[in-house]
Amino acid sequence: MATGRVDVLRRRDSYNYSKREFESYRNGVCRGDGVKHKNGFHLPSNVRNSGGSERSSNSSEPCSKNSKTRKSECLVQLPPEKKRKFSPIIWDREEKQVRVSSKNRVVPVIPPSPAHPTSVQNVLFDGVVSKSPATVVKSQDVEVSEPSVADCLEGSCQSEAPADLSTQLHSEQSGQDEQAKKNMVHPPNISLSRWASDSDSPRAPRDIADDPCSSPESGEIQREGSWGSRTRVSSSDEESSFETAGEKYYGEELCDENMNIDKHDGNAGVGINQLYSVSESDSEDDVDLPKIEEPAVPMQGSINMLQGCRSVFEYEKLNKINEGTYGVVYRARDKKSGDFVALKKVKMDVDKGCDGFPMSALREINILLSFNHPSVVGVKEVVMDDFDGVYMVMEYMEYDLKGLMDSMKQPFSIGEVKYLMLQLLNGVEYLHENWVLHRDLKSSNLLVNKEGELKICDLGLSRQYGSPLKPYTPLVVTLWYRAPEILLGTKQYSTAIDMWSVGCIMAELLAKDALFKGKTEVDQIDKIFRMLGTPDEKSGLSKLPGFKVNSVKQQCYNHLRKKFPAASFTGSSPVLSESGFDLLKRLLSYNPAERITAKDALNHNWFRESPEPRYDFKPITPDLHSRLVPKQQAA
Ligand SMILES: Nc1ncnc2c1ncn2[C@@H]1O[C@H](COP(=O)(O)OP(=O)(O)OP(=O)(O)O)[C@@H](O)[C@H]1O
Repeated sequence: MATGRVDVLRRRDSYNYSKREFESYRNGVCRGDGVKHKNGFHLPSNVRNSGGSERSSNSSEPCSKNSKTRKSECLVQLPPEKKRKFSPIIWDREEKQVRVSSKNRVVPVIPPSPAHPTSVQNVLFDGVVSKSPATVVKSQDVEVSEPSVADCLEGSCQSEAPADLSTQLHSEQSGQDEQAKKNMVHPPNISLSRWASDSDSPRAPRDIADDPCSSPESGEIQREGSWGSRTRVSSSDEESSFETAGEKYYGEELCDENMNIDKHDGNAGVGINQLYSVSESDSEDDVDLPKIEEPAVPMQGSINMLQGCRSVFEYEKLNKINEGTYGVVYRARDKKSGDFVALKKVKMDVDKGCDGFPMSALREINILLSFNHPSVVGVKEVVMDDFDGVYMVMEYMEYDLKGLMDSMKQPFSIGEVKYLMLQLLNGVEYLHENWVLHRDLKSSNLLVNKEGELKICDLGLSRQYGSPLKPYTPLVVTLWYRAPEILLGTKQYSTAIDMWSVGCIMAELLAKDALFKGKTEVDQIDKIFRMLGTPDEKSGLSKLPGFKVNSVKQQCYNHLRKKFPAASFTGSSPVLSESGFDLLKRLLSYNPAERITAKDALNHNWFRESPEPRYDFKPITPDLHSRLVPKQQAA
């Protein structure tokens, strides 16, 4: 049907958008030739009159695959893509650990990279020791126990790095090594990270037996209704240290120091990870990863370390929103601006020893601070309370998709699903373009605000990927959304695992119910096979260790089509057109190599056929609001 059709195909570098941006377009901001669509899409003139017939809705090929000429016809002018704020951090490494001071805190020492010795220098000396005399923090307060940084550099401690690299680094840095020993950073007023060697798997059990953490620094001590404050020695910006329980803290001073480092490197915004020397280079990954544009100046959303870490007291706590595995999320108000924010308090007692900062939180903070996309939740800053509790200050989103669906009587309309899917795919495409796998996409990790904007949250399990693929942990992705290759034991996976989750989410949006609700991994794979059929040889799954020949035999995708029929007279099943079903099938393709990418999915015909995406979707319902805001606080 030609009327009301919206061509959502867009130029590769210009399809990141939000409805707000659509609206600014709607209000007259548009570029290029052609006609501006009422919903903000700018349709090239050669497309607007093409009608639906020439590109029939039966054509399930994504535009980009149809033909080159067709592709050029499909271009839509949209707002400029928002760029990632700075280079990604690479986490995939083994870290050495150095115990510092009597508190048994552990500082990671990152093996040098052969590819970028200079960057190794920066990593080591940015994160572990200060760079200049101006940033030295009272070295006499720090006692380095064995093995020391220098020992590791000399290869006398156990090291993952080849000996020659250590030697190379040592010869290049010999002068600085001595300085390094002297200038060891004092532990900041948040616990230093315990970088377990199996850093890939935040949810995997960790062996902490050899980490006799004795210091109760969890930051979980918190009085109900407060931010966990204790007597503040100083509330002024000038005073940068305070004493508690016989120990001296240099929180703000340290923040300042690390902010300095950020400023030097143009890596503003990674305050926490700089403190912990988050690995900036990787001997393998660096070779393969693309060079990503570095900004000349600190970007929006970064922490200005010269101002120090702000306190959580800048915010008024309103109510607890939710609690996940890795954090408790509160709704709060910025005392100065009056803006609502969400504060995610990092749980200090998961996926780590007892004294460290969780790897999952580091990853999440690092990625979210560096990312800037309308479909990825924005982190404004990181703040702390007086008990070393660390909070991510995020933009406040009224709903999560799961909660929203639970409270709805009817499933979303097709137009609403399209709009939500477009936003989801845009966010996923942005993550993948920036070499990040989310690894935990599910409806409860998709937030929606009252404007109907969808944003991906919870990047605690996300990680950067490179090429060639490395073995990763299989303990990722919540069971219901987990790709079959992971369930069957593959250790090398890539962006396709997120696309499988997107397929599960699309089905859930259509049916208002999760697609595969397995109770165990075996049950999950069984449910998938029953619905989609038994994978054949070509899928590649049959070679995986978990695949059993006696797995249930089903014909491919028949049951899925029954669940999402092209027409329904009873209204009991969600109706899905040929084109929509094609997209769903491609998202749920068994073969990861054949599974549709986010980029191609964005170009799928389903988004162009009627009904058009509901850009005016707004999920405000009184019952939802009262459910999310407890009565006493709403009053
Ligand atoms: N910015 C936000 N605005 C409003 N609510 C939020 C926000 N971020 C998170 N939430 C709510 O808190 C819940 C938990 O957040 P999040 O998923 O980040 O925590 P987690 O501990 O990593 O969870 P999980 O157990 O899923 O890993 C979300 O499902 C959502 O309901």
